[in-house]
Amino acid sequence: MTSLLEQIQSPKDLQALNEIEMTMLAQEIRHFLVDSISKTGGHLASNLGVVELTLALHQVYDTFQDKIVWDVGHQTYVHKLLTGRLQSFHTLRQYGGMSGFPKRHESLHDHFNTGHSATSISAALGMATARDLRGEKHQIAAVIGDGAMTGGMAFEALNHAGQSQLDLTVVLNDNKMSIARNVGGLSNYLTRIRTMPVYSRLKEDLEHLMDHFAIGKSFYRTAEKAKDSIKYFFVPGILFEELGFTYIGPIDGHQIHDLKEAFRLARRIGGPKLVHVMTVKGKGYAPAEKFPAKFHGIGAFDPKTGKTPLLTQIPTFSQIAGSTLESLAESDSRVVAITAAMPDGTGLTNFEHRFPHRFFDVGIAEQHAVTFAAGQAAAGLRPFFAVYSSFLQRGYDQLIHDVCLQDLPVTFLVDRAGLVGNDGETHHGVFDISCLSAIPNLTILSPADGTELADMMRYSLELNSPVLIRYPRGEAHALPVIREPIQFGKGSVLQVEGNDYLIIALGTMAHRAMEVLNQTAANGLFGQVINPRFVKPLDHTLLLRHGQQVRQVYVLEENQQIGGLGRQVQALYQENQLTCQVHTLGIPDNFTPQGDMNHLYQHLELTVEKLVQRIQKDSCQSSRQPHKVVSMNLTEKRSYGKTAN
Ligand SMILES: Cc1ncc(C[n+]2csc(CCOP(=O)(O)OP(=O)(O)O)c2C)c(N)n1
Ligand SMILES: CC(=O)[C@@H](O)[C@H](O)COP(=O)(O)O
Ligand SMILES: [Mg+2]
Repeated sequence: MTSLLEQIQSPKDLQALNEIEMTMLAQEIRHFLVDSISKTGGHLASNLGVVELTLALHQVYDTFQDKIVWDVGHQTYVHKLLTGRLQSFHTLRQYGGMSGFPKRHESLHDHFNTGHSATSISAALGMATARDLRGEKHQIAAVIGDGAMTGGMAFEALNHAGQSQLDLTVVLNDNKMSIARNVGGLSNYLTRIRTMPVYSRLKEDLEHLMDHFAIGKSFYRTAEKAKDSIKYFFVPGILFEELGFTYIGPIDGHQIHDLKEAFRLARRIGGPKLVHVMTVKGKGYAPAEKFPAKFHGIGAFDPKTGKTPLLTQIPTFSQIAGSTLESLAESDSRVVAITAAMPDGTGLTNFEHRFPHRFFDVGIAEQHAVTFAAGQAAAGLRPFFAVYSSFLQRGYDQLIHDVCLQDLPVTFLVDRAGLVGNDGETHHGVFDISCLSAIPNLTILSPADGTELADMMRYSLELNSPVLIRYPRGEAHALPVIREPIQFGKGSVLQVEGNDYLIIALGTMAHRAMEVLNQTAANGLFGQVINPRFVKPLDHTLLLRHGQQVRQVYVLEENQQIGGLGRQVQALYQENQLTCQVHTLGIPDNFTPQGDMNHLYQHLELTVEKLVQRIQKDSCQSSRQPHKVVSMNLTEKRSYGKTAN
């Protein structure tokens, strides 16, 4: 017998289901999600929490016409199942497979691509203006979590939407969780609303009245106004009401009937409305309900127990960043740590336990975090802001205007720099070098392994200016080399076997480069490998000295080629009239898709095998041409990166 889920080919098929069948379908979906994600990995807990919410949305809104914008989009698996993607679900987040986020090219029911937080209300409001200007008639809803609601953009959009009075529904999915426990005044406010049953009823009475008389919002507002000023203290959602929204809620987000009632009401009322829905993250799967942060984004696991395979003993870069910061905080009372809602991902959880007063989770508010750090630095602290590369994009102007222009000593621990794998193009951290290299006063470093990361973090305290250290997702394998201490603007020569070619390998690309060196040596081709350590300032002396010895130079980096390290090396060699050919082996001018790292390196032709082939081919070609060695003036001027007194 086919399951109910298998019978749903399109959201239209939901209309035939009664409430009991809908409840059965919810159960089937939960089983399916746990089973399927236990194999592929993915964002399990958030999706388990929105099963009924998504079912109710698809029964009330017709996404062939109406538009739903999902904030972040990590919670759209149920939506995907209901919109014809059951069969491809096993390819979730895989190379060439279904995305873990909404994608307009994937389905006509995905109305806006997301991945980063707090964009949904802005996008939905934009759509509402388009609808009205084009004379169209459809509903638009933004579904945003309480975590995403801590992002500044969400407030900017609420502010605009409230004033515009355009017809728009914001569904606030409140589960008291971001990835970690949600933080902030708004989160506290939402919790207070949850605990106001008497006044919720008062509000329900008003809604009932309105329903009964089938009259509009103006009556509803007048009725509300008739209540005396006590309402300012007691009517739930007054904050949103005062911004110009009609507040509906709080609604039990696991009761399909109640949800549908609320959405139907929202459809009928004009103007902006906010439906406040309370859900449980991980709902229906005990391990995920108990550990929602662990099951927020998880790899393969045992569905019976919720246990994940034992991890290797190799620490990740994030763990090393966290433990190094703890040791720096022990010896320097000025050191403080900041996260924008990513304490686990950036390795700061233990720091929080050990130094609760020196740890700041600001919510999903990267731009605020950057200026907040600037304020701390201006007032004598030494803040370390640990942030994923792609999320730091949110704080670009703040980095220039608030940190670097004032030359303030903030250290940015830029995690997930480079390709991140299955999250795909919204999350690859491949723009930071291109975006940030142009900013004066900023020193940019990239460690090849965990020891170098710790050294660089310690070193950043010696500088009295902004420092950014970029490192990738995952394990920090040790590079078996003799260590030199970090010196300002100095790279390090990892190996010289001959003059056939030079690889300048940024960060962990050094491992790959060393392997390439070994393999080409076995075929009689002998090269050199440099770890530049500093992207800014670049070690011109070292790079020129080695560049003039070879015909071919390969710059390996996990960053876009445009504006990347490779282009800087190219310019340096050109300015100094070196005759070597520079190959910039970064990421071409495309968005890199999702997939496991092996597939992605193959996609970008950055596997050891491909690199070896390429070097051998170039060598054959260039050996036919004479090689000129050019003499040059190696004087450099640097004025930033001043040492602290
Ligand atoms: C700009 C940005 N910063 C950080 C993140 C990482 N992130 C993804 S989901 C999430 C928590 C979202 O919480 P919420 O919106 O409440 O959704 P829930 O997972 O609770 O359903 C965070 C911090 C992100 N996607 N975008
Ligand atoms: C949806 C989102 O933005 C995060 O949950 C992200 O997927 C976390 O990535 P990591 O697994 O690299 O921490
Ligand atoms: Mg939440």
